[in-house]
Amino acid sequence: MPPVKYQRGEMVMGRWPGSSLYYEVKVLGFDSKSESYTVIYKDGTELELMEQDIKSTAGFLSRSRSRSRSPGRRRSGSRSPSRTTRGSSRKSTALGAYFWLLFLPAWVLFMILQGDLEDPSLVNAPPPLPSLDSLWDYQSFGFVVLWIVFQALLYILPVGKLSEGMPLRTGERLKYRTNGFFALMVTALAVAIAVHEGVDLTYVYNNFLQLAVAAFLISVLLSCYCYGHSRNANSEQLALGGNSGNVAYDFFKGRELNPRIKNFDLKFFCEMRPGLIGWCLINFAMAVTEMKLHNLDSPSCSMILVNLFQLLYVLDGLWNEEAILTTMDLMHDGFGFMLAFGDLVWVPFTYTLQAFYLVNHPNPLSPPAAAAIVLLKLIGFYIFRKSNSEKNTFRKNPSDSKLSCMRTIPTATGKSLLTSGWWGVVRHPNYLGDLIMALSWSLPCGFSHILPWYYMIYFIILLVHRESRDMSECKRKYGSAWDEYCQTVPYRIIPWVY
Ligand SMILES: NC(=O)C1=CN([C@@H]2O[C@H](COP(=O)(O)OP(=O)(O)OC[C@H]3O[C@@H](n4cnc5c(N)ncnc54)[C@H](OP(=O)(O)O)[C@@H]3O)[C@@H](O)[C@H]2O)C=CC1
Ligand SMILES: CC(C)CCC[C@@H](C)[C@H]1CC=C2C3=C(CC[C@@]21C)[C@@]1(C)CC[C@H](O)C[C@@H]1CC3
Repeated sequence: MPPVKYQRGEMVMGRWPGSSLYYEVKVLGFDSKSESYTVIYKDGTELELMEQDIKSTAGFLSRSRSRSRSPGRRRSGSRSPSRTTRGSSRKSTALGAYFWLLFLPAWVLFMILQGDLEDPSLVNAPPPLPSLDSLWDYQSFGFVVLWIVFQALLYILPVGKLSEGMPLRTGERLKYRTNGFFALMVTALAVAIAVHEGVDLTYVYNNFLQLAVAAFLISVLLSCYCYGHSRNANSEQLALGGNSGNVAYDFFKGRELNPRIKNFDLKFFCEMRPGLIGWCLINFAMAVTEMKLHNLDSPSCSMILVNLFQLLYVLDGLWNEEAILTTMDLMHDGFGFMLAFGDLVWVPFTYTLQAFYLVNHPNPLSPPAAAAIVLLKLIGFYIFRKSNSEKNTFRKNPSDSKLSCMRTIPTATGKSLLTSGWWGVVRHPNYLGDLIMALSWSLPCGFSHILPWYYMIYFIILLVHRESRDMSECKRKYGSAWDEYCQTVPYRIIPWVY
């Protein structure tokens, strides 16, 4: 048994689980079975920490700096905190990973095939499977590669701000080129020129499945690359959740937090560029196809609303690109199949299903109905933007004069929690706004089929799951202060309902 490094009663620096921040803690004891220390924080929170999450107070600063550069850093094979605690549940997490690895691509295939049917109900029996031959198309693959390369070139252009990410466990802050809005503008110009030169965007509609398959293959290759890349990462570069030792699970969740090729950040790029901008391009292509197929002078009102609403969402995301650096995905999640597939396939090929559906299933809207839907979208957008901005401004500068009248709860980490404004209404007002917007994206498609409502259903599940994941993270981070926040703000997403 290794000797116990820190003694009972000793004051040391302990890392808050799930964060890169260290606080002074007192060692209460050591459990040789789990090889963990029980420590107590100044606010009275007691936690179990592994040795690598503890540093001696004296050498804390110098050590954290030198360790990040030391050639003798622990390799990925070393035991991580998550590894020791997950042993018993490894089998079920591996089964879960196999399930998702198979289910997610199959589900996308199913929905795209449904979209082509006259009666595209999600509760229908699966349509006949197309032949393997018809799924693969060199040209589609080439277009997807070209698209990603084009977006990558725009990303590396030295245009726009270099923003700093949140501090990593080493204390280091990575730099990100936040020029997404510029990339969208250049792309729009390039698409306009291409259309003017005779490029036929109906290709996207006619080869939707082949394009999705191409994007899927690229996401698999990318995930394999990231998995291989993570074998050379040291323990501080690994995400806490994707390092279980089970290949399927780690491949799915992603082992490395920020895989990079030089300064090119794969996770940030994939989350913000090819999929998100591709979503707008595909929507636009669906509007063009609708006009051509039905000999219209302009797209239908429903198609225009879906296009404009979702474009506004993407524009907003890219305009506020820096704010992405504080999201859960960027701060805590590894980059593996789940995010690579989510960014490159799920977003562009399922978030566009409403526009895809409308091409062959027109849904005329009366002016009052259209006006009501626009109003709903604006309400949702207002809540989403206001609440996200409140939190981002507060996190960037808690003493910002715009927030001087806000009530807050201090926490032991030094950060506070907002308890007035939107964050005093529910614990996730940004999710509330996002859900209202999702509703306004489905409404223009009417109620005849469930397919255009798929996004709404999926989004409720995603956000409820995300909310509970964030709850446990915050509980671990903020301890008793989080309990107080939950008492002050009892509802999670929808006031008086949930
Ligand atoms: N369209 C899509 O597919 C998706 C969209 N989204 C959207 O992306 C955005 C980001 O979402 P996500 O990363 O999940 O989560 P949030 O942006 O809501 O971030 C949650 C974090 O906010 C901080 N926080 C929580 N409560 C408070 C408070 N009272 N005061 C101050 N800070 C607080 C905590 O972090 P800390 O204290 O450490 O700062 C918490 O971990 C959301 O608007 C969401 O709707 C998300 C997923 C999918
Ligand atoms: C494949 C899985 C079932 C789910 C994958 C989830 C991902 C598609 C989403 C996880 C978090 C996301 C965020 C966004 C897009 C979807 C994913 C990648 C935004 C970038 C959308 C625009 C917003 O302004 C910010 C969002 C951050 C989170």
